[in-house]
Amino acid sequence: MAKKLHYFNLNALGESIRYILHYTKQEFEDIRHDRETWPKPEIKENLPYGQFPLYEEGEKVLHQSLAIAKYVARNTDLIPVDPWLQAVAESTAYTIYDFWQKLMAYRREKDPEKQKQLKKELFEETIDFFFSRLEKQLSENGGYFTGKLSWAEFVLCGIVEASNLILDTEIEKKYPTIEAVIEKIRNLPGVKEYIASRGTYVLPKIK
Ligand SMILES: N[C@@H](CCC(=O)N[C@@H](CS)C(=O)NCC(=O)O)C(=O)O
Repeated sequence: MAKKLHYFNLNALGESIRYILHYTKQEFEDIRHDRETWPKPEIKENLPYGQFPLYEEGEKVLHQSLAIAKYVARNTDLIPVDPWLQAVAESTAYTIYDFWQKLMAYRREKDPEKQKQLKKELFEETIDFFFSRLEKQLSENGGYFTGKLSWAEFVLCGIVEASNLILDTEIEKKYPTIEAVIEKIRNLPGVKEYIASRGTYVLPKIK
């Protein structure tokens, strides 16, 4: 069945899905929409909730990036066998997205003074709040959130890369276990070749 992933030509919420699809050697059409010319009403109005990413399999469509990431990881070793560990992987992915929401609040803030304050909070509190805990979870479980590589580490990698682009930083540098697992994902077969072939991402303007 034909698989298609629609997202912007950007890392953010789509890249972990692309990484999982490449690592698990699933053929898919990587459809990239232009963020700079978005919104295109003729496309947006036909999306279930007006947003990307959107995943198609034959006639079926799925939205919500975490649901898509988990779905494309099914039937692979990226889903823990143990139901408890499946839930731990999922709760970790939601936690990583809690951080992303805080980052988005900063990115979308239109008032320059408020945005400056939000950036200060991110660098002085929020980043360390989340990433020191994620680091601890990884280091207590052999370098992975659930004891072995799962889809949650792919979500981490996608969000860290996108956050670095937004904040012009390298969050992982202060967290050695996070840095190691990101490096591991970036060098996985399929992912490594994809990264080498993709272009460089440029941060779109906020409208
Ligand atoms: N909770 C959704 C959020 C999706 C979302 O925020 N998509 C953004 C891009 S990252 C989007 O499509 N923005 C364009 C718009 O809203 O028109 C998910 O995880 O998939």
